[in-house]
Amino acid sequence: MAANAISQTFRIPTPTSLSLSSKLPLSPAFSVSLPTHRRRSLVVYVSSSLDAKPTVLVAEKLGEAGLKLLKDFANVDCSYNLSPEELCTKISLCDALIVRSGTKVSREVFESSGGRLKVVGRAGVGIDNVDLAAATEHGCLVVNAPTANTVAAAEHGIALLASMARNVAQADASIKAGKWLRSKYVGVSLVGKTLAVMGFGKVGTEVARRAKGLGMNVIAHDPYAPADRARAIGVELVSFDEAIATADFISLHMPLTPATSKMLNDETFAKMKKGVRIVNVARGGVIDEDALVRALDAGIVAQAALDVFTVEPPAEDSKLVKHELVTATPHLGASTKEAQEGVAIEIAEAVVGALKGELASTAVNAPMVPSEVLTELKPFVDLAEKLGRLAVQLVAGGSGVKTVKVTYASARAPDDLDTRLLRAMITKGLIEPISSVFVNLVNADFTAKQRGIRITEERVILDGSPENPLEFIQVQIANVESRFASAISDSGEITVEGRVKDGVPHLTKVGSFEVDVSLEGSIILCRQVDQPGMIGKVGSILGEENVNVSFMSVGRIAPRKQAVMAIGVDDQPRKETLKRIGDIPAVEEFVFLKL
Ligand SMILES: NC(=O)c1ccc[n+]([C@@H]2O[C@H](COP(=O)([O-])OP(=O)(O)OC[C@H]3O[C@@H](n4cnc5c(N)ncnc54)[C@H](O)[C@@H]3O)[C@@H](O)[C@H]2O)c1
Ligand SMILES: O=C(O)[C@H](O)COP(=O)(O)O
Repeated sequence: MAANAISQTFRIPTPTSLSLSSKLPLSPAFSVSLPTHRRRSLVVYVSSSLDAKPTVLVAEKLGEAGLKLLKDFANVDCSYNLSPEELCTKISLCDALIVRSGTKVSREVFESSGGRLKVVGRAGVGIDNVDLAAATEHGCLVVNAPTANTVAAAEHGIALLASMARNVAQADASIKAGKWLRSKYVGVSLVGKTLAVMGFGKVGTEVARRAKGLGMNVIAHDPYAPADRARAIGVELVSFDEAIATADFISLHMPLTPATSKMLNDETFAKMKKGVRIVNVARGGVIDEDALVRALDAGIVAQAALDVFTVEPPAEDSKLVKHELVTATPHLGASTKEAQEGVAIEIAEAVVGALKGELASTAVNAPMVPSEVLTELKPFVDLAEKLGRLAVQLVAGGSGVKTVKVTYASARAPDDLDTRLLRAMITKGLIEPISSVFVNLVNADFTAKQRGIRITEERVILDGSPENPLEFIQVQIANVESRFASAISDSGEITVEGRVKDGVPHLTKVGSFEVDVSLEGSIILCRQVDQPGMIGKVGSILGEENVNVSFMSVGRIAPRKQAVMAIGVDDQPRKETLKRIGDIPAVEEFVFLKL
């Protein structure tokens, strides 16, 4: 997101005292001190041992192997052919939803879920039936199964190409009607003809390979495909206009997006070679269907073979489907036994993984963070959230958090440190203590933007060993007043800084004061005039009040001058206890911060 750009880098020497375990186990649950109903995982909902099994609603038929994987982990409700209203009613009881292309997962579905729906699994590739913006706004992860039906779709594309060219469907219908029309169904040959593959992704590439095997001359148009991948299989990438003007056959393989919607229309049909033949196993919406009927009637398009339609199923009296020159199938591209078993397993694994709190490798609306990176970053993820929680609690009421600067100090090169997860967790820490929304990797940037919080990231590149991902993280909130004046650094921002020591997050700086307190339990920060006996006084008050102290550290500017004492406590002190600390004559200010 533009608001969250890395702004600058500079180099300072590495302190020698860093120790960090880079191979900590990845805990699935990532709980914060919130009431149970708001306890969330790192990424999505995780059912803890205290919670019931999650519930997965499977709204369209799914292969048995996938269902088994789901049932081993969750309660599975297979309810097919739900009306939009029935889906909205059911969804509030579900943690995950699995669909194919036949179910619209609209904004209303996310709104009706009441925050419980955490994963939508699309058992297939196209996610144009899922309102991704609404999913992201609701913190709901969307995963798909992008690979298992590629070959099936490509084979169906080739089947349509060949059967269209040889009038197989029309001839079959006529022979079944008792006719024997040999001269009517003379076809055209494929060999030596030019095929334009529009969208040179997974399916497009497989179609191209197969078409080359049939002796066709294959060109492709895809603004985002690398030319060397095309060249490697003997395909030339060309412009859109060149592709449609040169081709004898056009096969569509791009996703349906605002940019591809109706990309074949009256204007583009007019630029095509007269007598062109079109195959569509991508999405109906990439063709203006009324314009296609006109182009067929005008003889610009000789034939079309369509597996997909703008509205599915199309109207019974659809002129396009009924057109003599059209071969139609009811969205069968992915419908082979093999593909459906593969898709079911692929989506079940993705959904179960997401429910366990793992980062999905097929996430559509969240960054994909490889598991080894996640393992390495885990203690820093913890630190990031805690620094966010501390920083926001230091803001004086009514100040309004708008500008947050995060500094990551690391010996790693900027492109060797993925900070999206850390930024998301800082955002979670900043927002959750002051609102009722929950924040995760999916909706963190969106939620920050929505609340008008601008988060900028800066990298400090350290000399030294890049073995450890990070040396420290600093979170600063600008243009606010603080409940604890000493938290304002010399440069005028609320500043907290932390490091990971022996795998445990530590607060190492508050304002301009160096401290060292382990970020477990809660923290009392006290500013006092540095003098003998202060630690003892505060310690004995807490002892008398049965508050267990886990850590204590004093940061001071100079002996006998102002100092900040950071005290880690396991239990929340009573108000009276805090008042007794505040009443110690040398204490100038203090604050209690919950982690
Ligand atoms: N009929 C079926 O049952 C069936 C089965 C599988 C896939 N599909 C559909 O096929 C399409 C392709 O699937 P995939 O798995 O190959 O996806 P993919 O993401 O691997 O490939 C899509 C390609 O389209 C390209 N593209 C994007 N915008 C484009 C544009 N404006 N012009 C040209 N190319 C553009 C992308 O760069 C990408 O290379 C999707 O629409 C998918 O939903 C249909
Ligand atoms: O995008 C896809 O994966 C295909 O269109 C398959 O859709 P389906 O799962 O509804 O068959």
